[in-house]
Amino acid sequence: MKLITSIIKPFKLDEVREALAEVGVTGLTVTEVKGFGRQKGHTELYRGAEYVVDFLPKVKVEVVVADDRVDSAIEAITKAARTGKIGDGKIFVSPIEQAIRIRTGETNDSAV
Ligand SMILES: Nc1ncnc2c1ncn2[C@@H]1O[C@H](COP(=O)(O)OP(=O)(O)OP(=O)(O)O)[C@@H](O)[C@H]1O
Repeated sequence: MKLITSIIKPFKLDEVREALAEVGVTGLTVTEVKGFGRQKGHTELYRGAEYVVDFLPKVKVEVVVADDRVDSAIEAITKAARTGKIGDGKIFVSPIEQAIRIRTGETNDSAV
């Protein structure tokens, strides 16, 4: 299993959620975060307003998937989140050692 952590533009959240659902993802966690990338010191459009970049509002999407779903999930996120403009975000992939569904006790691939 892998944890796919995506930092995306907030207005892309619905599209990313739908794209992930289409490739079989049944659960994810979303957090409102702030951050900056290489565009620091430049400006970025956010909801029609131009910001001098300090920390910009972003959304962090965390999804744990079985290894054989990693590529399709990354492709879905990339396609849905891309605008082609600066600040589209990043995807980080890291290993997950165990997953447990609390209600049933199912583990690992069966639990995600
Ligand atoms: N190295 C990093 N570590 C942790 N978070 C990061 C890192 N780089 C970017 N982020 C997070 O991702 C968000 C979006 O990054 P962003 O798309 O601006 O990166 P970038 O490398 O400048 O790409 P671009 O050239 O497309 O703007 C940032 O606001 C920050 O929250």
